[in-house]
Amino acid sequence: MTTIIDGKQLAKALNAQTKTRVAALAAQGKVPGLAVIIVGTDPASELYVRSKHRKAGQLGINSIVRQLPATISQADLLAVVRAYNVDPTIHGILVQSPLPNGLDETAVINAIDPGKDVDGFHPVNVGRLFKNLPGHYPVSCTPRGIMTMLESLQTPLRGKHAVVVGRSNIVGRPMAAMLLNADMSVTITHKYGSNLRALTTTADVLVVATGVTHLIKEADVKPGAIVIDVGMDRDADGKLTGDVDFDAVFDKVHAISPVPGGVGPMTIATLMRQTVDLCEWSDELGNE
Ligand SMILES: NC(=O)C1=CN([C@@H]2O[C@H](COP(=O)(O)OP(=O)(O)OC[C@H]3O[C@@H](n4cnc5c(N)ncnc54)[C@H](OP(=O)(O)O)[C@@H]3O)[C@@H](O)[C@H]2O)C=CC1
Ligand SMILES: Nc1nc(=O)c2c([nH]1)NC[C@@H]1CN(c3ccc(C(=O)N[C@@H](CCC(=O)O)C(=O)O)cc3)C=[N+]21
Repeated sequence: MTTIIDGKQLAKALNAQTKTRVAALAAQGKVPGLAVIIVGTDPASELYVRSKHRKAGQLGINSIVRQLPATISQADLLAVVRAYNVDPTIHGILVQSPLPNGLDETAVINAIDPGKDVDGFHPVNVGRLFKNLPGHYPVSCTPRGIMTMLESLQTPLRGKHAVVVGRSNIVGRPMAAMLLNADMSVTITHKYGSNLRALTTTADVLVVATGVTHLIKEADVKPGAIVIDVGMDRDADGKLTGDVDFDAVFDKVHAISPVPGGVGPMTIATLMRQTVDLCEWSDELGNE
């Protein structure tokens, strides 16, 4: 029997824990604060930002959405980030990606205080993750949420082989680091990787984050594999689907995450969790 990894259900459970932690902080007079900066009016980005804002409100997190015009200068955008860096009511700062053309996303991320980097995109936090340093620091929410999904299966990961398809800074690279830190052997592949199937069919855990609709078919998976689909794609009818042909691989695998209802809700729940983490850590991280 194949297990469907129900991201919606797992997100609900995680959000309930986060809500309890927010209540405990409230008893100490602390309210976690999240600043979401969105530049321009990309409809998909607006949708994601709205759902983050709604979820934060439900959990008692103080979320501020700062929508800025696509014509904003780099200097003015950096000034907005720096103002949140020194705002004691804000514990997490997120700059929705992608930024409109002409703005330097790397410079904006570098300007975020690493102690408020709720997305875990700052090079200091990326470096900590890749070095597997102990201690408190934020990491990318999508792969962190995926680790929670994998843990829910209670299948030992140590010594198994993971294949990550995609090497973006948001998903593929930090995912590979987290799987490596979980003592897996990890292969990362991408657009230039030849013979994708030869790699993916050796994966005990297969994470696919490419944005290519149904890139992974039945012949691309190892029998009994755990498959995580990060893709947020549109099929020919405009319906939301993933990078994995869910119906085709379903019977062959041990467990698989659906789209929608898989990684997406866990990304948002993990963002909420990490905002509360940063609030709890703010004394030690020097943000108060
Ligand atoms: N559910 C969620 O929470 C999230 C979902 N997403 C979704 O996940 C998908 C990936 O996102 P993201 O990582 O940001 O995307 P990017 O476009 O930044 O990266 C895509 C990666 O896939 C690789 N790739 C593209 N085509 C192929 C191919 N044919 N074979 C193998 N590798 C390929 C690219 O290779 P190369 O580097 O060589 O170009 C690149 O590394 C998208 O659908 C996005 O919408 C993203 C973030 C969060
Ligand atoms: N700085 C930054 N941080 C991000 O975390 C970030 C980003 N930029 N840019 C874009 C990607 C994408 N992303 C998603 C979050 C939730 C869903 C989600 O909730 N998806 C629902 C469905 C939503 C729908 O129906 O359209 C689901 O999969 O069930 C999807 C994608 C975060 N991202």
